[in-house]
Amino acid sequence: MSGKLASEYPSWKKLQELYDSEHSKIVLKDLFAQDPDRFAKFSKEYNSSSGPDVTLLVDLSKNLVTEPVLDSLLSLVREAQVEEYRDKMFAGEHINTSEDRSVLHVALRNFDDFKIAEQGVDEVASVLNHMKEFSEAVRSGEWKGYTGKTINTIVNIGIGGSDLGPVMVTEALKPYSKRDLTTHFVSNIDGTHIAETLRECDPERTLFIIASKTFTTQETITNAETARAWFLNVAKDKAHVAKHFVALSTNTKAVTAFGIDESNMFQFWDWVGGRYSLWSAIGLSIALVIGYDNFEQLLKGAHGMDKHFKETPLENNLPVLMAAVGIWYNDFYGSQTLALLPYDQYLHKFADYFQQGDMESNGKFITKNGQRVNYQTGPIIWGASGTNGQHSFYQLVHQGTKLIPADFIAPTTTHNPIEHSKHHRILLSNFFAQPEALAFGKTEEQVRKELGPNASEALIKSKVFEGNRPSTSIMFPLLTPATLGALIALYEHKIFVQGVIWGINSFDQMGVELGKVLAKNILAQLEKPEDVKGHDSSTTGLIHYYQKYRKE
Ligand SMILES: O=P(O)(O)OC[C@H]1O[C@H](O)[C@H](O)[C@@H](O)[C@@H]1O
Repeated sequence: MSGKLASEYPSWKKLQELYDSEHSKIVLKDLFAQDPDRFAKFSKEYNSSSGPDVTLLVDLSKNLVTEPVLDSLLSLVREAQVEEYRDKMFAGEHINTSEDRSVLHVALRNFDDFKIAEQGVDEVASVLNHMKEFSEAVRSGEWKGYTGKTINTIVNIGIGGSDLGPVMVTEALKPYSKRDLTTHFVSNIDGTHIAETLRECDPERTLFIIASKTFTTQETITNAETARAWFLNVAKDKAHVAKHFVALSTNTKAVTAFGIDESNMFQFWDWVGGRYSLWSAIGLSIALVIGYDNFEQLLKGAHGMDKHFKETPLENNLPVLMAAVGIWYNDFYGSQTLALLPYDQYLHKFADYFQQGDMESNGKFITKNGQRVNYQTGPIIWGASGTNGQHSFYQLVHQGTKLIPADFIAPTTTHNPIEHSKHHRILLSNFFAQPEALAFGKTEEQVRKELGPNASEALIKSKVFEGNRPSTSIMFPLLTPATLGALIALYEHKIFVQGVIWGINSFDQMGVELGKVLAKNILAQLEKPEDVKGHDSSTTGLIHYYQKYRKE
């Protein structure tokens, strides 16, 4: 990030020229026909160089890129000084400039490898130790509720980064979970969420984890107060709260004011961004569900990817390559979205998780220098797992009018090999077929031949697949904790690279503030119609409607 707009880099201009002159010639069918080595050239295998063995195959060959395009994209990465900024991040420099903070989720999974000088980094190991002791005590039954019974249910109360990571990971790693420990995640302020959850809980056997970096988030504090009141309604004595409520936060003062003992608080630091916090104390619910050792594997898998990102030349650097390809579509092809399509039921929350990870990081129109960008920044992230999407939105991906780059993700081996992996073979045959269909389509001649001479022209046309729709395929042997860690870190660093190229601050989230402020103001006006002041006629009309028809 050189202080420039991305569009001012020479290679941006070169890319625009390449797009203008070449894009109509970038046809996957032809590129594959011309070059039998295309897969070998454009796919990369990642093998972890430290920690647990992780291997990932990232196949970029079905993307609309040629070697000259990729070269220019990598020049852009160099001109934007991505490597310098990456090193600044790892060194603990305050690259989150608007909040004057370092960005050190990599320090949470470092295990003494990189030397990082920042306050709090030397406390990471002791918090992990606290998480280990606590999770083992709960899992073994040593930790007892106020009536001496063991814990059989945990309820994580948090939202955004204090919810989505733990939800996604505990779902993804279900095969490693303690099946007799029921887990709930309550996030929404809608009272239905906490009410429905509490209906399934026994106050004598439930542990509430109040997860909030700031410990001021309205949803989380309100839900936590409701949970505490529900608990005390039965337990009566406030002293019992200590056995059933723990907090994950950076804000000791607010945690103790809430009534949670400091010894039941798991600390983290302001250099951990909410959407990058599952590796921190925010991961306590993960450690409880899959066990601390598996949680540590998750961290180590991510650390392996950190090393890859930090040490691998750009040409082979997976987060860099994925980021570069994404820039090509987003900024030159004008595509608006990126679909994340894991062919693994356990990853069914993956797209939800990276909706925050990517969109809250890179959904910004102002550069770090305060200039408005004159290009597109972060893509809209969406997706669904397995073949479900095929029966829903793939029609548009195949034959719609929009270009939708997609990442297909799948394990070679399933955790559930029913009937000698019959299901998994069917699943994977779809995983292989969809990118093939997207890339190569079906021509009019093929359709004509298939339908015979009596078919109408309209029917023939409707069955044509233009093809040339790009995708990346990512495969790995099995969704283990370490593999998942590496996969998440891969996307985190992709987001980082794109943010640096666009010149934006990927680590603040100013865009979520305005709505919060307005809601607070409106909350104070909801009682009486005459209090509703200072709004446009639409907002006023809506509030008046509410006031007319509400029951309580
Ligand atoms: O962890 P908390 O401080 O409660 O914050 C929870 C979430 O709320 C905010 O609105 C931010 O946009 C998110 O980045 C954050 O993850």
